[in-house]
Amino acid sequence: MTLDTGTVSVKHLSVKYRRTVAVDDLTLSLTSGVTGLLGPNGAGKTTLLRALATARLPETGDLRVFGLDPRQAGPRRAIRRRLGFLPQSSGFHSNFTAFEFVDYVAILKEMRERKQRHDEVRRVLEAVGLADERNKKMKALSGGMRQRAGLAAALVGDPDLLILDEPTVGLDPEQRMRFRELIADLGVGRTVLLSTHQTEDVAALCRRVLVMGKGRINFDGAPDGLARVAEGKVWVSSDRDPTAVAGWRTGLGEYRNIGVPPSGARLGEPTLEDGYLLLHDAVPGNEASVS
Ligand SMILES: Nc1ncnc2c1ncn2[C@@H]1O[C@H](COP(=O)(O)OP(=O)(O)OP(=O)(O)O)[C@@H](O)[C@H]1O
Repeated sequence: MTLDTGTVSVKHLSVKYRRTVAVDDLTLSLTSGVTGLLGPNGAGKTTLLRALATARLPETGDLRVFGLDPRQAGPRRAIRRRLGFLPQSSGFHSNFTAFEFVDYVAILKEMRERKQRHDEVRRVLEAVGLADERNKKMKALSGGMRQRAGLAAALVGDPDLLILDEPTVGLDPEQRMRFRELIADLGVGRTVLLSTHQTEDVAALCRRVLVMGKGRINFDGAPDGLARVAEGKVWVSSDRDPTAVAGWRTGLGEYRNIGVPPSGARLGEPTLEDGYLLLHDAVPGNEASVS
């Protein structure tokens, strides 16, 4: 089934931890393809992802996944069968082998028939390139391999919706590249929501990017639209410019500044990261950037 319209629909969703409002009156819909979710620490990304993954039920507002309401037990089970979730830190039994770990998740997904389940476990381990490591204990795997085992677990049952919370954190560039390839393939015909601090991952993978801050969505659009937020606000100088919101010396020995450029400044090409940084640094005159 192709899910091009509204795999996830969120209306006025709020999630609180005592007095902390982690998700604040958020409205959003997700369709197929890879959507990136950026935001500073504490913005509410993990809380939103956990709500979408039905790990935390919404208290205020409405959430529909595949048109179903996760607050009801029957529909919640139906959602979970078609959902893959890679949490920020997947709790796993370190004495489990990679195979046992993924098999355990398959059991939780109610795949009861053993032979069929084991075939599925082998399929997903192969998909993430862990077939040869399947009998190694989780504690003996490298961080990158463990992340891949987590992704394999999320892929059990070929879910229509994949929710990935910082899947590339701690990976070396080569591993990140492999993860990117995998996620790009997974985004074809599926809805993938990818939370990350890596703006390069978003630029490489996503056709849509959401930027979250203080429980709200501050930007929702194409990655190049986020880069355009910094249009005319990046400049190059030979010395550090004290008026810049941020500025750093590049490998070429020049300073790259972002903020409000002085008149006559030599403007530079903005990147998605520049747009993201400006969105959060409340540069005067930057209000137009908020969608
Ligand atoms: N279990 C919890 N109990 C109380 N407060 C929490 C809990 N989990 C998160 N919070 C608070 O909710 C807010 C949002 O946190 P959340 O983990 O969703 O942000 P995040 O964007 O995922 O951050 P990070 O990028 O650091 O992972 C923060 O203020 C955080 O302190």
